[in-house]
Amino acid sequence: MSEADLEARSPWSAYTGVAAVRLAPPAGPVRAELAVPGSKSVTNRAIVLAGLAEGVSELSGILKSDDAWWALAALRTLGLEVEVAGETARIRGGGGRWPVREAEVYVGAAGTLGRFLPPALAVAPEGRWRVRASRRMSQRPIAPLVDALRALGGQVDYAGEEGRFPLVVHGSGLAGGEVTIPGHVSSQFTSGVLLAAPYARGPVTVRVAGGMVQPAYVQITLAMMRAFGAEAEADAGLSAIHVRPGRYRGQALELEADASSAAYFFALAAASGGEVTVTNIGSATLQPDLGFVYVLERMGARVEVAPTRTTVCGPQKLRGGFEVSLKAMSDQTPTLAALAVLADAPVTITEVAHVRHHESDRIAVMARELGRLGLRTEEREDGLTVWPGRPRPARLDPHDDHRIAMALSLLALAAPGLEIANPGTTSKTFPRYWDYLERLGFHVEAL
Ligand SMILES: O=C(O)C1=C[C@@H](OP(=O)(O)O)[C@@H](O)[C@H](O)C1
Ligand SMILES: C=C(OP(=O)(O)O)C(=O)O
Repeated sequence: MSEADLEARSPWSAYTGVAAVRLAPPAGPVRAELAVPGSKSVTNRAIVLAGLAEGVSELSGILKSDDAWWALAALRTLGLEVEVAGETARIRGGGGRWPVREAEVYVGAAGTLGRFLPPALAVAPEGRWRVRASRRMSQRPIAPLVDALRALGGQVDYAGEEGRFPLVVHGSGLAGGEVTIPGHVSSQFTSGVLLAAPYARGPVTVRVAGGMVQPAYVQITLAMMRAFGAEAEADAGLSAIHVRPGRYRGQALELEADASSAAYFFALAAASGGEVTVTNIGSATLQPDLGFVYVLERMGARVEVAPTRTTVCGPQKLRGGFEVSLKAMSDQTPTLAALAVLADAPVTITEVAHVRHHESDRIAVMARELGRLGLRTEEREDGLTVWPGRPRPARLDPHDDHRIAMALSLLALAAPGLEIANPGTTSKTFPRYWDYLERLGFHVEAL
């Protein structure tokens, strides 16, 4: 079993110290109406924006998970006043400066924070910070972000290995100008530069090279920047994005629920012939993973999407026999790979090469773990094919990747007794995931 990086866990983690969970499915189809926790992407953008803003922001409906904890902890380390009461965070922004001018800041395993914080530090007029990350985050790509900040006049150094965390970021301001950022590895480099861009001395133009994976996340960035008062324009294809100099102002915002977390429950409804309504996410969101319900529709599910509410009703048997690009919603790659096992024909997922750089190499790990269940897969550079089969119960290793753990758990529907090691790994975005499964009628035994 892979070792969990426990340093990246936070006071908002759950199931830490539990070696594995043994899962038994409910006796019948999964039927439920539930609300899911706040969006990781929206929460961590809101926290960084509130930190950069002038005045107080009140963010309600925050996600309380490791990724969000480390974002709030970073602001505290940098000297900002941060109070959390229930699911509301109150943050007094630094207005583009950070009161603590020298510190080590830890970003945990959060790709969002790891890619959004360095630009927010680089735009400050003074300071010097060492930015350190989890073991896995220190293997994930960061060079395109560092290159972009340097091109805009920022001063960022590698404290150790070239192209990896830890970084040393100097607060020396960004001049502004034009920069080209590769989009095929991660959309987060572009989002990170954009979030800080209003604080550059001159206008910033970001051009994206090589096509953008998951472009909806950049649209979320632009929408949230505007909500905090920035002026930003982009063409629909995001080939050129212009940001004017300006200042964010503190906001009172109600944050969205997490579409990626909701997808596991839609998948359970689809695979068990049940019905699940998630009462706090729908077509009003820009999060791409809500679109996963249309993949389920293709597999035979009936789907109803209202602005803030979504229902999925499963068919008797899931339909496979198709190929689908998940480039726009690649966090659902493990989910679909797991569901394919329960379909009536193979499913091929394409255009997700970049998920090899996520919390684990998600293509290789899904192929390996499904293989351990005795299932047939074929791995390609940019995706995989999964054949239907009868999974035999085994203890699976999520490789310290929250989405692999949650996706593999779906297979308990067909393999009672299935065990997922290191269940606390879901704490990155969904600490209470296993409690939700229990509410849906699963028996979850902590081992
Ligand atoms: O900006 C964001 O909030 C995210 C962007 C995506 O990352 P990549 O563009 O790196 O694939 C996505 O996978 C991640 O979960 C959240
Ligand atoms: C890729 C993911 O996270 P991160 O924000 O760390 O990139 C994810 O949540 O699936």
